[in-house]
Amino acid sequence: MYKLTSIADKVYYVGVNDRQKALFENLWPLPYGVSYNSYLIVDEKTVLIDTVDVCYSDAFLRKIADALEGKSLDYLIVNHMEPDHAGSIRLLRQQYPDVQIIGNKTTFGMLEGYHGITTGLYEVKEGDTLSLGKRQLMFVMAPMVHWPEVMFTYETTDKILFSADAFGTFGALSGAVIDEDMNVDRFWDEMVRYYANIVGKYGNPVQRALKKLDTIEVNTICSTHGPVWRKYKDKAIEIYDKMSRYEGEDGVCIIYGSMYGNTEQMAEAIAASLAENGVKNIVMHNVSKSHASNVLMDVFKYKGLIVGSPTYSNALFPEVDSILSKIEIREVKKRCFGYFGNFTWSGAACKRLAAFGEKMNWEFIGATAEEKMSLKEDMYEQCITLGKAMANALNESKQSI
Ligand SMILES: Cc1cc2nc3c(=O)[nH]c(=O)nc-3n(C[C@H](O)[C@H](O)[C@H](O)COP(=O)(O)O)c2cc1C
Repeated sequence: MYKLTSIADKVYYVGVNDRQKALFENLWPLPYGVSYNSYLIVDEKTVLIDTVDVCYSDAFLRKIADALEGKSLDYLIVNHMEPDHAGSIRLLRQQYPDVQIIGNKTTFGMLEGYHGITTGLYEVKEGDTLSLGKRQLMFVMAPMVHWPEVMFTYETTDKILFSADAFGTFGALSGAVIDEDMNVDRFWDEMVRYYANIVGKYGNPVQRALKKLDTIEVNTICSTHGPVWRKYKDKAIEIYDKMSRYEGEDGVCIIYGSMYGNTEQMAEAIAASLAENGVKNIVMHNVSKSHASNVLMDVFKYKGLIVGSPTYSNALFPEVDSILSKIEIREVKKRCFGYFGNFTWSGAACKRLAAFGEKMNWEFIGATAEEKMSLKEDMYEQCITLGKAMANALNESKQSI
């Protein structure tokens, strides 16, 4: 019944789209939905690579049965045990009791923990190969991208990399599956947002995985979320490379909290000064309104970061504190950092922001502004100086590249 997209001869896309879930991981908004990608190779042996969220197992199992055309399923490769991909394993085993499950040692501990499955396992290690008949698979371990058991599966004939969550994006697939068959424009920001929200902490493991890929020729990347990358595979790799090295683009993300508008006025003055001094990419996030998911995306995107907060109960404004903790967890590096604040009787916000920048080992741009109550002329000028200092710091960092 299903017209399945072929990635290569008898390599089928059998994934599903989720346009129902509001929040991925019950945390991150999904305005364009998300896809759970799974792939089936039909050769002398048949092999499925990853499954889908259990909520979509019915359509998923029907697609697999269609593609198999009465053949049995010999292998399931589990590249990643996170439940959005491993959720249908138990049901798949019920449908295909003889399927051998391929994974590494760490995979199998999780397989038992989540699904109680301890039999019919086929353990693989770095560089192991598996012949399917005409096609051959090779296994590449990619631990902590972004779970410990993660591995990639490489098909050697058509040079297809099944990359688990690496190179994945938010956003459901609207009809087409392969990048060359669709307009991919809106997926790039969704890739950065996915990376910043989900993978962000694990820059070093991503770099280690990318180094391994240097030695393998890849024509097509089949991730577990978003488009299959072929035409734009180099761009997808470049984005992952840049983000995992925490290389921000030329631009500034201003994050601020404000109850009564005084801190906000300072943010506006700083932004105007940045623009006046030639900075083209400026994004402003009022933390009480912008979702942390989008704020993190822009923190990963841009080299410049300016944070402003009122003093609140002798501490930072709670929502500013909350976003800073999310940035800290992701160990964001190499930012040009500025800060500003507002208070009424005893300022604490700027001290806290300064300490945060030091803890993160960021480059302080050398100017700050802290106002007592409403914004007055001298502190307005200080905001202008702060914007200029950031513009200069960005110019210097461009020259040092
Ligand atoms: C609940 C609450 C707690 C506050 N705590 C402090 C404080 O500990 N120290 C201080 O100097 N000002 C404190 N303030 C005053 C604010 O920092 C001040 O009103 C500031 O101008 C608010 O900036 P905004 O206009 O951007 O919201 C507090 C205000 C509120 C509403």
